[in-house]
Amino acid sequence: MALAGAVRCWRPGAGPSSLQMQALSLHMSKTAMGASQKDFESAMNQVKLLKKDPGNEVKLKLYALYKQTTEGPCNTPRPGVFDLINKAKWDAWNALGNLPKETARQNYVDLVSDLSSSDSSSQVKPETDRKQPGYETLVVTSEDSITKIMMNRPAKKNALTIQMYREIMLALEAASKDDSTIIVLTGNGDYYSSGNDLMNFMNTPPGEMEKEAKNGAILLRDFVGCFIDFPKPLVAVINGPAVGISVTILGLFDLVYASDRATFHTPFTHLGQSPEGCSSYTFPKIMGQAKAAEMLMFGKKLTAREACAQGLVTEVFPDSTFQKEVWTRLKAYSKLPRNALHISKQSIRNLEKEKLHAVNAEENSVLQERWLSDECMNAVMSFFSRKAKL
Ligand SMILES: CCCCC/C=C/CC(=O)SCCNC(=O)CCNC(=O)[C@H](O)C(C)(C)COP(=O)(O)OP(=O)(O)OC[C@H]1O[C@@H](n2cnc3c(N)ncnc32)[C@H](O)[C@@H]1OP(=O)(O)O
Repeated sequence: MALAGAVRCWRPGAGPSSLQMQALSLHMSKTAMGASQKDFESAMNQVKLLKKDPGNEVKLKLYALYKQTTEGPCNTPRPGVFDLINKAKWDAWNALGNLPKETARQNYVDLVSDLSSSDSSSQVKPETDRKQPGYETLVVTSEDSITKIMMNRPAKKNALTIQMYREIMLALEAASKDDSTIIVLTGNGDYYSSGNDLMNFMNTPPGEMEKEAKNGAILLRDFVGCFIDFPKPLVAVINGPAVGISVTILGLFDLVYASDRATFHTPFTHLGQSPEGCSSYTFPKIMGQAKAAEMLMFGKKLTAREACAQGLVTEVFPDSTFQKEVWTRLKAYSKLPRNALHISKQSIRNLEKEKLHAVNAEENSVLQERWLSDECMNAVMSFFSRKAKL
């Protein structure tokens, strides 16, 4: 039945305000009256083919216009207060007043035509077409209310260069203001990320080590600060092994989904360094003192299942179905009421924010010293000379 098509997927929800209905009437009075009965029937069929749910407000408009076209002005009794759905429908129809049937028919046809064109333009485009411009080291895309930030240096295992830290901060800043509900960080290729690019320590001219260490600590403070302050749900989609800072900041995410191929490695002592990303605080809280020490002090590498058992990872998926399962889950979550989700995130985080910033500052001041140590220099040199791989 046409009506069923017009209001398919109908659920109770906010009906249109009287202002919106007035605007609709105004639009309708401006519309030329040329649609035939055949155009109307074809529009009714088109509604059934829409791929994207147009939302309750539009469905109410369609319903009202359909009723006005087929039955004329509303003259049935108003449904009772508890019959929410029928009351909203009645209100929408009644708001059309004495609008002539021909005008209602024309407006129905115009509305369906607008919906059909936006429906076809909203169909899934290849990722390259949806890529946001302005990033060299990331691929940033937005779809289904999810902004995905993908580290894109697969040949170097997504090791984080200075430019990448900066671009991730920019992408997070933009995502905090866009209309997305959920933000995802993931990696391109076989690794999630091999952590800090050890070349970041190699390009310093002699005599400028202290200055560079200070600049590095400031950059790191700001980078980790962005994760502490990020206002929306943040999800890590760990597609493969993760090392160093890409692991430590996971304690600041809301969900961590991992492929069963992923591993989690924080070899700070081996590198003459110390924990960052607030992990000196979040890891003992998440997994207990003993397990945190094993990772952060002794560099124990965890499998995805071990990390899940210790609370660092939310859920592990088989690698063969990882992307499909995770994205299905995230698309469902992205339909949750956006404001409620963001408020919950902020309530949880606000309790800890001050503490996390203090931990971040302390960790960075220790690291700034560590980067100048012989232990750290030797470990970095040794990585590049391939004398000792971790
Ligand atoms: C602003 C400063 C902030 C600082 C914040 C501090 C953070 C702390 C950390 O993150 S500590 C962790 C640092 N990361 C590492 O120590 C990992 C080093 N890499 C490895 O151990 C290995 O590369 C591997 C185990 C990740 C992968 O080994 P595999 O044998 O599979 O692959 P390759 O070693 O051949 O790697 C392919 C190319 O990628 C380069 N590369 C990988 N990771 C890094 C890295 N972290 N830094 C620099 N370069 C990296 C590697 O050199 C190869 O390059 P090539 O093809 O040119 O040889």
